[in-house]
Amino acid sequence: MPPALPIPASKLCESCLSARALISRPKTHQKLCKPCFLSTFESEIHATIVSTNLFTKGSRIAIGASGGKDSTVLASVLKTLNERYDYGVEFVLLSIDEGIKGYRDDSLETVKRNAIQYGMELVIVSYEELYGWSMDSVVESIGKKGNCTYCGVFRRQALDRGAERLGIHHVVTGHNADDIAETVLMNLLRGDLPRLHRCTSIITSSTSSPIARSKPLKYAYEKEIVLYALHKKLDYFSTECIYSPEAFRGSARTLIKALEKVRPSAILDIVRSGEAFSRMIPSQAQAMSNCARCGYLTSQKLCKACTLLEGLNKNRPKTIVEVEAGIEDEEVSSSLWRGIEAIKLVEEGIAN
Ligand SMILES: Nc1ncnc2c1ncn2[C@@H]1O[C@H](COP(=O)(O)OP(=O)(O)OP(=O)(O)O)[C@@H](O)[C@H]1O
Repeated sequence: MPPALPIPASKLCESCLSARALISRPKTHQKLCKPCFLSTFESEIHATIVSTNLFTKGSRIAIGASGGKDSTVLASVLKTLNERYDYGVEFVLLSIDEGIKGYRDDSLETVKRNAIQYGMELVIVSYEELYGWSMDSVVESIGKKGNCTYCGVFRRQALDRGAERLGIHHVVTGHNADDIAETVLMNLLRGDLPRLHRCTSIITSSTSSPIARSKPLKYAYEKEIVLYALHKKLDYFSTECIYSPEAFRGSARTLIKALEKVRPSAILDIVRSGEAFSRMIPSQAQAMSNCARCGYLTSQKLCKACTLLEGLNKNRPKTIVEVEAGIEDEEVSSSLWRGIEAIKLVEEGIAN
């Protein structure tokens, strides 16, 4: 066999300087070989975890697992880092079955396989069992408009209830830098400072929930998450939710994507700006009590889920306007549909 030709300097991985670069990092445009990309991606998430003291040795933590790319990458990376750096944490997969036929039932099959692949316990909690309503029946009753609000409120509480059932006080989710940049922009446009504060925090443990939430992928770009999933050949589900139009988030996303084209750091810049604004916002403590109907923590007589359920059960769905004025719960519902687009973009990039 003839000796391999030397790799031209311009094609070398900019990290190891020995292998051929295959990936241009969307975050920095740095050219990397596959092993250097994977280890850089993992190291950055490890740095986020360590610098924010996210995990305590000996704790059990639930991973909000939807079967989508973000939470699948999260589970895979956390397993790798837990073993590599001896975090001493036990991770459990917690899935919420919203009751959406042809979508969530299929993605839950992916999560069941992930549980075996990663050797993690899996617990599934359904809207049907908690609230007596599946999202299919909610949409049948109220139509598609505003359904994300119901789903977001129900999911937040379902994740808390699932974690409580497991005796767990910390849930991690796969929200990424793109999700957070969009939410920052939306909250700035709404002038909603408390939400701006919450969406930029890596961990939110508030009086409104007994369970802490955190986002270890907070600084990871969605395109890099897709690249990581593809190069690691992870088993994930990639179909968008059949009920999520999310027009406002879609517009924020289009704007951010346009900015990212001319300035790759734009996503991270928006997240950092949100953090800087957030530091200037005085924290507001709200008086909390237990929901008169279900006992969940709330600042009102009834919690949001029970208020929505009251409307549904009385066939008076418009009570949603009194509750949230059309604002979806961005902590839990970002952009399932967006993911598909990102996957296509990256796959096209790889094919080309
Ligand atoms: N049905 C669910 N069960 C458990 N966790 C969920 C569920 N849906 C969403 N989550 C959690 O919330 C995060 C953000 O959800 P979102 O709806 O924005 O989906 P996404 O950005 O497409 O993420 P993913 O790719 O993980 O589905 C997910 O990464 C996951 O951790």
